[in-house]
Amino acid sequence: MATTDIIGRNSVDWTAISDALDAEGWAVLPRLLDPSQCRELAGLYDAEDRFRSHIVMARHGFGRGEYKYFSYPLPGVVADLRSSLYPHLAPIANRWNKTMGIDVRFPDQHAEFLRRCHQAGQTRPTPLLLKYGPGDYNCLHQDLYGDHVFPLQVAVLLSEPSEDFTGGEFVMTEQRPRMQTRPMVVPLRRGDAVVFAVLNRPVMGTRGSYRVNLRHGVSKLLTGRRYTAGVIFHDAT
Ligand SMILES: O=C(O)CCC(=O)C(=O)O
Ligand SMILES: [Fe+2]
Repeated sequence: MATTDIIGRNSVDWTAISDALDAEGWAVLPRLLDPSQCRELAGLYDAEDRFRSHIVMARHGFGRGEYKYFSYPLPGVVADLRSSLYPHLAPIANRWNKTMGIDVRFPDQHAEFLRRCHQAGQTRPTPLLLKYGPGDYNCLHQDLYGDHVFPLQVAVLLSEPSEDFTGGEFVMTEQRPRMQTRPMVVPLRRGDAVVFAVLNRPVMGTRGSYRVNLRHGVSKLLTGRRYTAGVIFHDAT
């Protein structure tokens, strides 16, 4: 996989991303969006007509803070990210599934994968905007919305750490069979995206590969406001 442009501006070294995903279960795509794109996307949060639902996390025991799922049609930048990132991630997803002995394979293009989701009744869009204020956090979780799961997802940080907010780090845990859980903190700046495993990934051991279970979340925000855009490739029931 060569270096390519995503949404026409940023070069991504997909070989390095693929290697990092294999090693850690996550990788940073630096400066995927520029500051004005970040501002514009975060600015949509109050545009009620762009969203299909609004979740107040404390009401569900998900943490503290809130998020909204976009409705179709998605904002242009979100739709572009979804369709332009997917073809680079599908080969990694297919390789992981093969290694883990999972029979499911993913098509080359996102539109084709969405057809599979929609035919199975997973028709509702999953891309979302999240908003956190002081004291807010997002409990460790996995974004599963039905039987069809694309095993990688992306989150773009839309606010600038230290300037717009403090605390509020993107964290992941990796639960390994018969071993203690590994914590990870993903360093992000505004406009950076993290691509990460939704549920499982293969890890190479001395006697072949084994499967680990991953979760992601956000540590408590201390000050300010933090916005994120989540890009999930499967749709929801
Ligand atoms: O706010 C974050 O960084 C995490 C967002 C999240 O859970 C997601 O995009 O699925
Ligand atoms: Fe999530």
